[in-house]
Amino acid sequence: MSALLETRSLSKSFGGLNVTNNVDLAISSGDRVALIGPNGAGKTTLVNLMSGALPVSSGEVLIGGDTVTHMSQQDRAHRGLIRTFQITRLFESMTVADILRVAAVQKHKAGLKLRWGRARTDLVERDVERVLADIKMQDRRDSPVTLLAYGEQRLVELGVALVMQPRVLLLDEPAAGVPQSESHIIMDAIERLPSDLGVVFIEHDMDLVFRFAERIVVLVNGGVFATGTTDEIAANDDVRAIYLGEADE
Ligand SMILES: Nc1ncnc2c1ncn2[C@@H]1O[C@H](COP(=O)(O)OP(=O)(O)OP(=O)(O)O)[C@@H](O)[C@H]1O
Repeated sequence: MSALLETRSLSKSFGGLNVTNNVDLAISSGDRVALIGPNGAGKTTLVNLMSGALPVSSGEVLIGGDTVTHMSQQDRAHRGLIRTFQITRLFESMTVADILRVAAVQKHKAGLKLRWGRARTDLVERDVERVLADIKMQDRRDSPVTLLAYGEQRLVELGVALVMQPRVLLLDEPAAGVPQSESHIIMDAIERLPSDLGVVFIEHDMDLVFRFAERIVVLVNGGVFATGTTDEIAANDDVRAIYLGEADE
């Protein structure tokens, strides 16, 4: 069976700087993969190349075995590859339910044109309710996002991604900036994600990596330096020297 998401010899350079070097990755249904590496290793760039936010210099990106290397982010999203985005200022005065509603209207754009009245509303509201339950924010549905704790705001971002019913979810530091006292809000929600979803997340916090990941990919200088289970990576002296050693400084 084809991997849900695959990269083949993926490379990216900015001018003379090689930021992604021949990266081969395969993400399958149910995978929980942490992308780690020192600052500037190319983690965000790799996620941007996979999601289509950046054009590749060479190599391929495939979703479900189909090449999507030159497809837009939107087209990749329709194929089930979703990454989270920070909620922009534009949305700040909106309520949690409104934000999810906007995402659901986007998702059903084509379908909504064919429906009227109640059927149209139902389609959107079903998604809103499903996601409010997924992120356990039913009691916050009418809260303006600005009034939420930062951890909850990041949870709404996850909710927006879940509206799309992704098959692969790319999370760039889902708990970044979230006070430690609130980080469980995010991690609990991530642990409740559908078991068949493939999840790739960039994370600097090793406690979160080892709690949540089943597989770790270590990037150094844009290339895959090591890949393995959490136990294998924890026991890898080269990784410790290059990455974990540095993180301990
Ligand atoms: N648009 C760009 N133009 C030029 N160089 C860039 C651009 N985006 C990223 N880089 C460079 O590419 C390298 C990798 O950056 P990237 O943000 O992907 O790393 P990262 O592993 O996500 O880092 P961090 O952990 O600090 O977020 C860095 O040296 C960065 O300066």
